[in-house]
Amino acid sequence: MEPGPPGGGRPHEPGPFLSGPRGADLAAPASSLSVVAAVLPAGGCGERMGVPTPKQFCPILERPLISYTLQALERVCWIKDIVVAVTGENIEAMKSIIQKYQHKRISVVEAGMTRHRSIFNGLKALAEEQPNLQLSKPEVVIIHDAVRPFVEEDVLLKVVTAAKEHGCSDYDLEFGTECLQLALKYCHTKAKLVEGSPDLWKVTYKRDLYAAESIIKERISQVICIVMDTKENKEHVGHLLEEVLKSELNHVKITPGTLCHAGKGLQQIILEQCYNFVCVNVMSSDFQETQKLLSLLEESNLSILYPVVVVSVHFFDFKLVPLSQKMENLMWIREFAKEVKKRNILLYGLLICYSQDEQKLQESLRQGTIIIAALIKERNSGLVGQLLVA
Ligand SMILES: Nc1ccn([C@@H]2O[C@H](COP(=O)(O)OP(=O)(O)OP(=O)(O)O)[C@@H](O)[C@H]2O)c(=O)n1
Ligand SMILES: O=P(O)(O)OC[C@@H](O)[C@@H](O)[C@@H](O)CO
Repeated sequence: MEPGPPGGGRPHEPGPFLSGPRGADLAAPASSLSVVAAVLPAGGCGERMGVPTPKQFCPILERPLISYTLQALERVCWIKDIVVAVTGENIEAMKSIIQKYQHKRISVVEAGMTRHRSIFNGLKALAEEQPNLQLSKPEVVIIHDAVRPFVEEDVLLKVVTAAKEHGCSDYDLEFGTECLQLALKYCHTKAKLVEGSPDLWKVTYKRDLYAAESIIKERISQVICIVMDTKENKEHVGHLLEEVLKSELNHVKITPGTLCHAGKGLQQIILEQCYNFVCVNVMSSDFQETQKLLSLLEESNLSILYPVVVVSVHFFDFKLVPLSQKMENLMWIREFAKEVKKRNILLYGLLICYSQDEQKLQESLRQGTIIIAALIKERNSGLVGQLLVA
């Protein structure tokens, strides 16, 4: 059994997973709890999924599924220790995942031949003195499948509170899950079935991986930050774009940001875990503004957990500048894109025709918005570095 590495500069709170009630609301009941730990059985082979890699290690947006589940649990500050049970052959891989994604408060133990044996090994680690570890003896242990990545803090809190408060319910033990049956048969312990949410569903078959990916993509696409250079007289096109984005993208929150001091600081927006940036280069003919943004993003470590989309928008007037000339200047995007892709930043270019004709301009903006929405929703790494024309 090994402790996870201390971890460094990753953003602390993964914004998109904060959809359930938490923070102040949950802090009060949680603080009255004594020590709570979690055991994540992750020692299965995923037979029903039918792929060689055990499903908990299958990538979603290039990150292993188990990392999402760890993220969901570690952001709950009142869970003191998280013990993951993996097969002996996967212990090193598990440690690399913990290190790469900077997970905290995680310990790894060896799994058993069955799910229950894996859970038992995790519980044993929490119950016994471990020479290399400082695991606190918990009063309540949450058992959570490593392949259920979307668990919310409120459900966890309900489970823990019920575990402390309720007596044994015959109904729950009769009609509950196999874990409750075991609790009845062997432990004569208190047990209570707590209603979960539909999101708690388990990744079992291959199609579930696609569903999980879609849910994650949807969650991280909700907030878009528009970064603009605003000093020149053409600035209104940036604002027009913002207006069209707002009207075309339902349920999406637009956060305007600038790289200068005005408005909400971009660093603050990055801290708040926005994973989508539209960088409008109005006054600069090349990528100055986009480059500044990319540097900030690279420094921030924002992209450790999710691919960050940056759409570099350039306005031009077909009548004044031939498209070929404009394209030539902008071909550099390919180089930038290749470089930042290594840091999990997906950079795309978008040319919007800046027409004096208001109707044509509106049409280009609408087309541009559709492209931006598709790039953000899909996060297609095959299209990075491409210049799209609206
Ligand atoms: N010996 C085992 C078997 C399963 N599990 C874990 O228990 C959870 C729920 O089990 P299940 O969905 O059945 O996973 P698998 O056993 O991997 O899947 P399958 O039944 O399709 O082989 C998973 O996180 C799985 O890794 C475990 O820790 N140890
Ligand atoms: O029924 P399945 O084999 O898909 O699920 C296995 C476990 O995840 C499940 O039984 C526990 O969560 C309940 O105790």
